[in-house]
Amino acid sequence: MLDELKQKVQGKKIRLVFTEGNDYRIQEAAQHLVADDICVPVLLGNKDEIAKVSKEYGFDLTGCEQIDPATYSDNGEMFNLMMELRKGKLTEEKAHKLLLQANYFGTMLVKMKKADGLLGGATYSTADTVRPALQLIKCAPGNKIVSSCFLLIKGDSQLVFGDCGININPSASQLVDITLQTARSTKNFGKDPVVALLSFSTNGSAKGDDVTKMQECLAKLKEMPLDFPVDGEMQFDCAVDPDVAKKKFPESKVAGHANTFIFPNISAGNIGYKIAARLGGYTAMGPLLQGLNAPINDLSRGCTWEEVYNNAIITANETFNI
Ligand SMILES: CC(C)(COP(=O)(O)OP(=O)(O)OC[C@H]1O[C@@H](n2cnc3c(N)ncnc32)[C@H](O)[C@@H]1OP(=O)(O)O)[C@@H](O)C(=O)NCCC(=O)NCCS
Ligand SMILES: CC(=O)OP(=O)(O)O
Repeated sequence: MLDELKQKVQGKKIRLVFTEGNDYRIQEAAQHLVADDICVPVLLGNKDEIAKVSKEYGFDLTGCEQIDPATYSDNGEMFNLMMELRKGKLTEEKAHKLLLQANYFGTMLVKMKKADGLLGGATYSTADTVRPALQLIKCAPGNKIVSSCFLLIKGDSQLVFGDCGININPSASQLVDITLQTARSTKNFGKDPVVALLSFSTNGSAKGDDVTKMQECLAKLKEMPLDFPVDGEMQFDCAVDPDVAKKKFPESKVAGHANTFIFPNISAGNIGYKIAARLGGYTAMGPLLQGLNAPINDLSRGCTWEEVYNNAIITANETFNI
C-alpha cells in the first residue's frame, strides 16, 4: 500500500517543509526521500546547525532546500499575512517572535503556498506542531474540528485509529466528526472502512459515561446517510476477532471485521496505538491530521527515520486530497 502511495508522488517535486531540519532522523529521511524522488524536502533551521548534523552523520543533503527563519528575505509579506490572519489575537511583537520559530514559520510557508505540505514533531510536542495549523490554516470547508488518525500496518493488516492525538475528551457530536473524518482517511488509504466505536462495553454489557457517549455517537451516525458500515459500542476484542464477535455481538456486521477504530478519548487512543506499535509489531504512521485545510502532519518524538519517510509519503499524497 505504501508502495502505491509512493508511486503516486514520485517525480512530482512536491515541496514538503520539515520543521526540524537539524534533527538527524529528519536528515536521514530527507536523504532517502530525495534519492527516491518522493518530494523536495525543505529543511528549516540554522544552516550551520544543519551542516553540523549532516557532517557528523555523513548525510548528503543534495536536493534538499534549506531555509533559516531568522534570515528569510520575504518575511515582511509573511508578517503582514500572519497579522491579518490573527487579527485581534496577536501583537506585532509576538508575531515577530513566533515567526522565528520553525513551527509557525513553516506553517506560514504552507499558508502562502510557498510549500505544499509540512511534517513536524520530531522534537516539537504535538500541541506545538498542531497549534500553528489550527490558528493559521484552520478547518477545511465542511469540517467543524480538526482531528487525527494513525495508519497501522503489519503485513497485509492495515488498521486506522482515530483520534489518538488531538481532541482530548471529544463529545458525542465531535466523535461523529472524528468517525466521518477517520472513515474518509481509510478510503484515502485505499480500503473500504468498516468502523467500530470502541469502549470497555459491548452493546450495553457495561455502564458508564464513556459508554453512553459512544452510544449517542452511534445514534447520531445512524441518522446520517453513510456509505460505510459502523457499529458499537464494542470492545476491541469483539471488533477484531470473529469468534469473540459471535459470542459478544452476533447481530453486528461490523464486529469481528473492523478496520477503522474510533476511541472514546485521547488516553485510550494514544495508549492503544503505542501498544500496537511497540508490542504488536505494527508500523505506525501519524498522527495524520484530518479536517485541516492543508497537508500538515505530526510525528511522535520517538519516531525513527523510517517513520519520518513513511509519514512524508502520506503527507505528499494528501496534497492531492485536500
Ligand atoms: C490541539 C491543542 C493543542 C489545541 O489546544 P490549545 O493549544 O490550547 O489551543 P486553543 O484552545 O487555545 O486553540 C487555539 C486555536 O485552535 C482552535 N482549535 C483548538 N482545538 C481545535 C480542534 N480540535 N479543531 C479545530 N480547531 C481547534 C481554537 O478554536 C483556536 O482558534 P483561535 O485561536 O483562532 O480562536 C490541544 O487540544 C492539545 O494539546 N491536544 C492534545 C495534543 C497532545 O498532546 N497529544 C498527545 C500526543 S499525540
Ligand atoms: C503522537 C504522540 O504520541 O506524540 P509524542 O510521542 O511526540 O508525544
